[in-house]
Amino acid sequence: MVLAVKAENLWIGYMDEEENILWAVRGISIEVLEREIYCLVGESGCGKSTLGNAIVGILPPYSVTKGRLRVFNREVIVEDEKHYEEIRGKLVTLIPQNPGKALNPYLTISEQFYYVFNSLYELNKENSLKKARELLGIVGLDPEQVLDSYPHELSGGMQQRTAIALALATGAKIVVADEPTSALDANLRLQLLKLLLRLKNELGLTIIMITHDILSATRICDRVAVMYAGKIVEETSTREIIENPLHPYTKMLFDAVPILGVKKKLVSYLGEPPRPGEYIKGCQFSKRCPKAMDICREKEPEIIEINGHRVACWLYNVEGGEK
Ligand SMILES: Nc1ncnc2c1ncn2[C@@H]1O[C@H](COP(=O)(O)OP(=O)(O)OP(=O)(O)O)[C@@H](O)[C@H]1O
Repeated sequence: MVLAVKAENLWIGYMDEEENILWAVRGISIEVLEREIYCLVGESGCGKSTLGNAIVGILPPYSVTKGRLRVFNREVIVEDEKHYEEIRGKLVTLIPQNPGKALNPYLTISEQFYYVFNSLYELNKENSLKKARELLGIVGLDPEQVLDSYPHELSGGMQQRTAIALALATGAKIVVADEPTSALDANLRLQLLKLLLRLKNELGLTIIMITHDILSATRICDRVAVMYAGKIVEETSTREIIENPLHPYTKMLFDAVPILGVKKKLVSYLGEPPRPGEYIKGCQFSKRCPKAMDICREKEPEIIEINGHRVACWLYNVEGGEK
């Protein structure tokens, strides 16, 4: 199996004006396989986009890194050095949260395709148009309806699909989709998830999907990683996370959403995850965790693997003593 992305003890922080580093990603190790849909799920501020931006190569200049990040066979982060020259926009691309913002409001869609194709592959207008038609067709749009339009003339769903087609125009094999469904209604959300699945199958893409919505995650992803306060707290196959979630935080995410065909009382979860700079001693979830023990308030648990299911929680760690 080919690894598309490998992070080893990766730390990513932002330097503030006083030169303090606020760590948004804290010691993450993950392996994303080629042609899988891997989902990063968690509440706002847990570091999902920071990790996604590191994979795409769009961290701001004042970001600080430690550890390693590899994209296919290229080391893109080695401790505090970043090397994105060969991959940014070529091997990896981003489907952004808000397509309206990603599309240039002053150019028609065909001009935007020409810009990408010409700057990356020096295509002329005719060939660029031909390729654009193909890609728009793949994402389920009628090229004739879209090519001469400005972004504001398209519906939200059409803008999203156009943004996906433009992202694919780079020829990238890894796509980071950051909250791709957040601006869409339920029907369009489902259609978009199906489209991502189809693109993975038809174009052999590797997709890293970032979402706060655990249900969207389970709809199309092969594996799910749950993030909390800059760390992965649980990672396993989608089936396993639905049938046997281990971490109390993952259970809380599931308790808060309705599941089709299952009658249950929805529980809203209290409190908020800590922000960088507000990290507490011990497990970062301990303040909100109904199962917190003394050790949870003392020491942060390492992630351990139990039959291919990774979890960072003292309930499952022998050192913690309960199970
Ligand atoms: N460019 C930046 N400069 C400074 N701090 C940042 C920057 N981007 C993110 N952060 C901070 O890093 C932390 C993690 O943010 P990040 O956007 O990665 O989380 P997230 O889980 O994707 O949340 P959201 O869904 O709200 O985007 C937050 O506290 C955020 O304020």
